[in-house]
Amino acid sequence: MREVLALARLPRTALAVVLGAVTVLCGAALLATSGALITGAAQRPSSLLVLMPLITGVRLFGISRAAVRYAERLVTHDVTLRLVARVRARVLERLVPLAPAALTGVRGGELLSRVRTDVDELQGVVVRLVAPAGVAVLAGGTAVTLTALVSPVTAAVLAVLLLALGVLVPAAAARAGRRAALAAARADADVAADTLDLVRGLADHLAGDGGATALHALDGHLDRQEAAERASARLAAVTTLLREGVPGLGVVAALWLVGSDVAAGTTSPLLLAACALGVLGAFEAVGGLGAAWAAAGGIRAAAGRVQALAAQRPAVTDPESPLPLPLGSALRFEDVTLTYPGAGHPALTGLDLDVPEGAKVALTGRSGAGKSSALALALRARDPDAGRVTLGGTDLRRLPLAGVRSRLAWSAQAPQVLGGTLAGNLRLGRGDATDDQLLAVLAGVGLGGVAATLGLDGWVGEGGERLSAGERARVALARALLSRADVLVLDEPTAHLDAELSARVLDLLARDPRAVLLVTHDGAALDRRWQVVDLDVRHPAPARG
Ligand SMILES: Nc1ncnc2c1ncn2[C@@H]1O[C@H](COP(=O)(O)OP(=O)(O)OP(=O)(O)O)[C@@H](O)[C@H]1O
Repeated sequence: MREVLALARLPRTALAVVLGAVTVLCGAALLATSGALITGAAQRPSSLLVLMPLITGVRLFGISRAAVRYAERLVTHDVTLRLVARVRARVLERLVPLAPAALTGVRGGELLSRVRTDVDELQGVVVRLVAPAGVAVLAGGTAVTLTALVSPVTAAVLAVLLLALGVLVPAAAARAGRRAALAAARADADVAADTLDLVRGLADHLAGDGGATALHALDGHLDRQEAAERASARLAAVTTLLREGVPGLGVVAALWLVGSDVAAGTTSPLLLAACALGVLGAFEAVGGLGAAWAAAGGIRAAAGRVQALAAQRPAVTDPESPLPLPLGSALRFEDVTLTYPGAGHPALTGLDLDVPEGAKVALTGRSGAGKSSALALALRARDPDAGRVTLGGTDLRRLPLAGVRSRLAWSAQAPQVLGGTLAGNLRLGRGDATDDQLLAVLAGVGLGGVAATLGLDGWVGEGGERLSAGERARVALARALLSRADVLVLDEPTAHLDAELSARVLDLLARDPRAVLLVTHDGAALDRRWQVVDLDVRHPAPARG
């Protein structure tokens, strides 16, 4: 929460609070001058010398209240929108290094909810919490100070009532509201469950005691439900009564206290009406605190959830003093072992593998043999528990992460095609690729027909849904082929393709001058140009039972 507040720029937030307080004070001043004007006009003979400044005051406060409120809304929205942008960017900055390894335990829906709903909730921190609290302190304090100039005792009463209405009533209402909501939720759940049981087992109930026991139990839950609803309604009524009644108490106190001074001849009668109505207007200062108390819990909880996610440690981090990227790009696994957190057995044990520059290496093996895990280590999505993976002879852990990933192009087992154009998806591989280059690579992977019908600027649908699974896989492959990487790391690039297309793609890859490390289940489709590494031979299946 503190971090979110730090992202809201202080000067603008302070301006929003000041403008909010001025709006409230203009409203109170409008009421006060109007009261004084009516009293002055009723006096005989009325003095124009007294009435003119009051008339001017009414006009001034009436117009400025609207103008300042407008400015306050502009500034508050500006602060909020800037805050949303900053919070979103900060959360995503923290999430990106976690992907993919440290996010595997988080369900996608939960992640989306944290990034969207929770971050949206956090945007309310200024408008729903900071601004109402600041306005209450600033406008309430000023109103009490101004009242003290007329009647210190009235000012003291006003201060106590503002505190009661701004702090005690909302805090007590929020507490009692939580209890009532919990009781109502429990009773609702019991009523729903009992009703369902009764309907489902109607025949059994009728055959037993005619349903009397079940109906008796349901009656009990219905009574509890009604009691909970009554409690909520009572609470709402009491809160409304206090919200409306406390300002009335303030007005009565002002009339009584200032009235005594007027009767004693120590205060002008004009000030009696001004003070009483000014006190009434001052209660607007704490008007936003009820909602602020109610919102505080949700905002705090959202901040906690986002914080917990952002506090996760990335599986891999940049080295403190990275070495320069090596000139060579030979990949080498040296006695590599990897065990996933919480897994019963290692995914890879003592793997030695060489992928010299330009080599074509295919990993095969049963499902779960560790093929994708080996690729994850090559891409440094994870680090090995023992042994090392080197690029051009240097341990990947000593190299800058972004540098390593710029040297390797990746196509996943379930590749992501984004909701955008065909060209946009391909240019993720190489931002400056020309249309001719895109068309050439598409033709190479057998997508010339798709390029002709859809067009480079054609919309591929949400998640590429306008393409078949095999076409999506080839878009991802084309993206990798377009990149300037030295090593292509491909997880089952031919999985969805028929034999003819598969042979064509494998031939294309075999002719590529760059090194290719791929995973396949179809070792038989590979010709002599490929070095086949069977992980089953190197890593026999763990003993069962
Ligand atoms: N994120 C993970 N957390 C825990 N265990 C994992 C994780 N990813 C993979 N594993 C486990 O590691 C082992 C190797 O998985 P991997 O995905 O590397 O196998 P694979 O050979 O690529 O399998 P497939 O051919 O089915 O894709 C499996 O036992 C798998 O259950």
